[in-house]
Amino acid sequence: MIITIVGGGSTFTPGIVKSIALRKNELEVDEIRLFDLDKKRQDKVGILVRWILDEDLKCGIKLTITYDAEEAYKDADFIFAQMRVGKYAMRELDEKIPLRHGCVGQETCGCGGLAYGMRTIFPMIQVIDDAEKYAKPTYWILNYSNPASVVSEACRKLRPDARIINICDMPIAIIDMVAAALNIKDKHNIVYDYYGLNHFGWFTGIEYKGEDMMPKIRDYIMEQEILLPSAYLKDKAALAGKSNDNKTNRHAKGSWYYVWKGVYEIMKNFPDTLPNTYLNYYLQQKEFVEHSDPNHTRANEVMETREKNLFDGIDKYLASGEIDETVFYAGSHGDWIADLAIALKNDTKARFLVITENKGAIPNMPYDAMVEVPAYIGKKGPEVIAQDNIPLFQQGMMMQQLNCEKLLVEGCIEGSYQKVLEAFTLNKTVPSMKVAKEILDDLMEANKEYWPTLK
Ligand SMILES: NC(=O)c1ccc[n+]([C@@H]2O[C@H](COP(=O)([O-])OP(=O)(O)OC[C@H]3O[C@@H](n4cnc5c(N)ncnc54)[C@H](O)[C@@H]3O)[C@@H](O)[C@H]2O)c1
Ligand SMILES: O=P(O)(O)OC[C@H]1O[C@H](O[C@H]2[C@H](O)[C@@H](O)[C@@H](O)O[C@@H]2CO)[C@H](O)[C@@H](O)[C@@H]1O
Ligand SMILES: [Mn+2]
Repeated sequence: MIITIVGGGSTFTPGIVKSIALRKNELEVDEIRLFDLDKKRQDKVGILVRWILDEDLKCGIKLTITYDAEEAYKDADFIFAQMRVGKYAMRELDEKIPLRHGCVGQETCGCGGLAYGMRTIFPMIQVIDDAEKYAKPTYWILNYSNPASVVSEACRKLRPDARIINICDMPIAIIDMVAAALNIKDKHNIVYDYYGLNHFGWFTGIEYKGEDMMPKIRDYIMEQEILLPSAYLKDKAALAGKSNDNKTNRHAKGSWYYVWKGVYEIMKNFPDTLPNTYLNYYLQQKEFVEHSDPNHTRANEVMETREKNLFDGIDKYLASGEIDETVFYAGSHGDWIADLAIALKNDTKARFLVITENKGAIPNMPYDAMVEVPAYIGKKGPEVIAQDNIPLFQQGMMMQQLNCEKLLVEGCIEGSYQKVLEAFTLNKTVPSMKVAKEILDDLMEANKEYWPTLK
């Protein structure tokens, strides 16, 4: 069993490797390969990964660090894709350029997400082509490279037979918060219903051991005026983005604070469902621009915390031989990816949310829409759970976003400036076609190394 991690230099790699290694018996994994284009970054992360496998867990899993596609993919069983094309430097521009024009500046939502999508489509197709060429014929690509909605639509269109499952951890992160808020320790007993597009969906039901938890979580959010467990709310100074220390949970400070606060704002108006946090950018676009700092965005926060802590920690290990495990994250993100791989390999039919072609699962959405819905996962892939028609409000929002993303993908493939401009204009975070064009032109200039030529 060989698992290849594409984007081996990612800040998430050490945590994911630890999750895989801790599940070694279920996954029967013999070798983990790291593949990246940035040698310096991956070599550094590789030092920590080697420590995890050889010294921390002493698990006997072989580690290969490579920059060669054939060596990376040869006979691989699983490919975990976590590329950030353009790295944090381009994320910063994705966030700051739209903000300069008064629009939402976000990694995966609005114009920034469209720009990131245009950078990622063809590198992702390359991953599929390399897997087809070198990996075992039964390979599975688990893709969580963002923006997963745009990437998954491009894969559906260009490589419809690829063995790829696109996934996102935001819904499980929200369920983690629900569990912590309601003091539920055994969160695996929570079953939820959900529909949407990626980073654009709604929980319609949350059950714990057969009990409907929606009323409880709604009451909790209305009382606390935020969806964060009360333990996170103790340090008032850290709230509202005032603190950037390493002790406060990252969700209670900086830009994440507004994200969890926004769930309360949305539910005050639309109390029937629990929204994905990313809906903030489409339902409170004005307010999210107002509290953003155009000179210091989430990309800066990440570079100053998660990325810095990781690479400082590795340098410290090299200098002193000491490891501080808090420098890498090994929480639910890695566990969830390992769980999904186990479900595919061992045919467990466990329930996960996946981004998949609709094919009638939501009757009043197009057949070929890439939707995010629950599915049972076995060795043949996802068996999607059919839903009922969705309400007009949600369907209207989803259709606008879906057509925006489809136009972007078509524009990118055809090199059509016109279609990409239509995509930017259609996005709910953009107030007018003039603003859409100004942002598109600035992003096109910033992305000239990455985007296909648009005519
Ligand atoms: N779907 C989800 O819910 C979810 C959750 C967490 C992270 N992510 C995504 O995972 C990715 C990694 O995030 P991060 O913050 O750790 O980023 P990061 O910048 O630390 O790591 C990304 C790595 O990808 C590498 N890379 C870029 N282009 C590549 C290519 N064409 N081939 C191989 N490697 C390439 C970079 O060199 C870098 O080392 C991002 O796309 C992020 O959005 C998704
Ligand atoms: O701003 P970042 O880089 O910290 O996070 C962006 C990602 O946010 C979501 O995933 C989170 C998740 O919500 C959190 O609880 C934990 O598991 O870490 C993840 C990564 O930060 C989102 O689903 C991803 O698509 C984003 O990339
Ligand atoms: Mn996500």
